[in-house]
Amino acid sequence: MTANVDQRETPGAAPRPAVGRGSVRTRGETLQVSGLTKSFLDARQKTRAFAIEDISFEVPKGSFFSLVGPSGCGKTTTLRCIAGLENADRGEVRIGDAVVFSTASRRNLSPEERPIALVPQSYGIWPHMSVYDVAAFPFKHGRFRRAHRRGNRQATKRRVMEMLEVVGLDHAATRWSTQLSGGQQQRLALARALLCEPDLLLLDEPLSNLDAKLRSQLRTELKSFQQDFGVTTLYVTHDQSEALALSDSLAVLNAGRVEQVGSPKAIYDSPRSSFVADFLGSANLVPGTLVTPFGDDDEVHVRTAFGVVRCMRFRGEDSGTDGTSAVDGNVCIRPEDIDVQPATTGQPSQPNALTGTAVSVEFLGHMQHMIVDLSGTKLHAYLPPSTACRQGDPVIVTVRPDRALYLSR
Ligand SMILES: Nc1ncnc2c1ncn2[C@@H]1O[C@H](COP(=O)(O)OP(=O)(O)OP(=O)(O)O)[C@@H](O)[C@H]1O
Repeated sequence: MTANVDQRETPGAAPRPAVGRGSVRTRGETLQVSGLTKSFLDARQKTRAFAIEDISFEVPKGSFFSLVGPSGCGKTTTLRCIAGLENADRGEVRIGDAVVFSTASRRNLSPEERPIALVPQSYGIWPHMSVYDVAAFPFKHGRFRRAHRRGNRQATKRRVMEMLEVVGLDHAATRWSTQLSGGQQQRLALARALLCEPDLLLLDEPLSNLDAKLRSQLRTELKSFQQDFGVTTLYVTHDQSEALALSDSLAVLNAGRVEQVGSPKAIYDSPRSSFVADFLGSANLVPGTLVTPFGDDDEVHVRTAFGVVRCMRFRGEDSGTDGTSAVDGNVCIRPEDIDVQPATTGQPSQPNALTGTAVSVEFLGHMQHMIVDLSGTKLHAYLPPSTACRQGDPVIVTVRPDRALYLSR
């Protein structure tokens, strides 16, 4: 895909022109999705299966929101229902003050009538057109068609060329679109979408066809375009690091349902369930049984295979409810929240200090990745490069009670 990578795609290349709005204006409106449900007929079993069920979330005006989750959890179906490419069975979609879909009021605007631009996974770049013609497509075939026909060709040309300059493709305007590299095609698709001046930009895994290096560079560019144009953006990805890096807020989907909504930091620090903890970032999930609540209400005692651990119950920013009240759950410990020191004489006295063995030590330059064995349970720890433990050493492992979380399985 990226054989023709040009200078602009090389980290450290000559600076690009400053991104500017030019004459393109996007308003950016709030998106509200309520109770969206969609089932498909399983032809073989002759039954209907839910692709998404009761999906609700809000994307504030001008913000970047991601739908993230494993393959088949319903991300694309949600996006297509919002775009009007699928008819939901139930629910409502509102963009700003406009209801574009509602089963209650029997309203269902066609995709063309919705103030939306969609960049699909394949970019939707047509091979028989020049780069300029692809970017100018909304003016010839979209909502701006009449203005274009009224003799506004000079203004149209100026806007298209300004946008191509913003995405670094003005020099390639006369080339065939197929002569562009993968990264350039992605930028062209984005330019065409922004020229629609949408209230809502929908992006369906737009970086997934690119190699890792280019993906990371383009995600930074994508975020800066989004901020510069102030367009409300809904981004679909199965890549948790992309969702964490780009989003103002995100929804984690699991089997067609919203598992948790919040800012990347809030969800990372306080996952509601073991699924969310495991999907976003790395987590040690240690099976345990609730013993008794300890001290203040938020702290509990959990019996695990390596002893009793003091940890917190889940307290989300969006509700005061516990992640679980079940007796059997998991203790979630992020690898960076574990401290490992060489074992010294005597038993450690701090809470959650346990003796174990370093079974694997990898030096990664900026950190050490260590696996420690605690009575048969293996925990992953990310430690400062200076940590002085070698493979086979006896160690003391410490986890602060406020950095361990008791979650549903
Ligand atoms: N047209 C369809 N007919 C039947 N089932 C469908 C159809 N579209 C989606 N599904 C089913 O709905 C569920 C959700 O699919 P969807 O494509 O929304 O998931 P996704 O999270 O976007 O997955 P991926 O990351 O793999 O693209 C899946 O079980 C899928 O098989």
